[in-house]
Amino acid sequence: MSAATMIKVCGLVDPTEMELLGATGVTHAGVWWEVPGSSRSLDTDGLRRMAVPGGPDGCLVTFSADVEGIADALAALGGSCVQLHAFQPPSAVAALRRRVPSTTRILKVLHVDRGRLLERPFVGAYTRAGVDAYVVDTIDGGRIGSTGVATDPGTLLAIGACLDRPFVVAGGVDASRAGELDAVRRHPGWHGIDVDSSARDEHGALDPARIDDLVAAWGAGSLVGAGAVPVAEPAA
Ligand SMILES: O=C(O)c1ccccc1NCC(=O)[C@H](O)[C@H](O)COP(=O)(O)O
Repeated sequence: MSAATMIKVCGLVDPTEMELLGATGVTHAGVWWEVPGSSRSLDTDGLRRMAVPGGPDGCLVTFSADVEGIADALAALGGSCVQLHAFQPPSAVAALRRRVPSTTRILKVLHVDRGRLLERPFVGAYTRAGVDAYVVDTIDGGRIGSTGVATDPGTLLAIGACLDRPFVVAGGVDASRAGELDAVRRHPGWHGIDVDSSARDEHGALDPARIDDLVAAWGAGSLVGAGAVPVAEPAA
């Protein structure tokens, strides 16, 4: 069981970025694979280069539903979790659960479009399929991922109430929002944040000062009594 708050920074492409994050309180690095059209999406050799000693845990972020491909990519990255970021169905989650080691955590992204949780009817099926935690992220027009668009606290609380696994909040999260989301952070399902835009400078490079601010605002100990319920053990 792990009750640690997840502080995940997404879209890393270079081993030096893993080293940079290793010197912060960031717990997970999102590394993209099979994200069509993205210059940050790595091939297998690129994933292998990201396995840096002392770096944060690697999290494979993908649009793919190819279970064999995901298992191979995860092995190349040496990551502890996989984030299914597209609209992969519960059957793909179940197949992945059977295929990867029981210690691998499966995160399923749930998409919020103008306040509406698109996968609401399928949450039960995803949980039964073996999701360990959800990532609640925003859609902006046709854009999925790294939108920089925030979901309001009331909507997040309503979403948290219908989830039966821990949840990570993504979409427009920055250091300044920790206070605004205080009630969400006290929800028993609270499990942390997933960030891209606000961890970067105006040129798109990871910004150590901004990352330090994020960790100080959201990291373990930043809120006494924060939720962080134990993450469910994957089914054997
Ligand atoms: O950023 C993308 O284009 C992207 C594409 C495909 C899969 C995931 C992608 N981003 C992933 C993330 O998990 C981001 O951290 C998350 O969407 C939050 O982004 P931001 O609102 O910029 O903090």
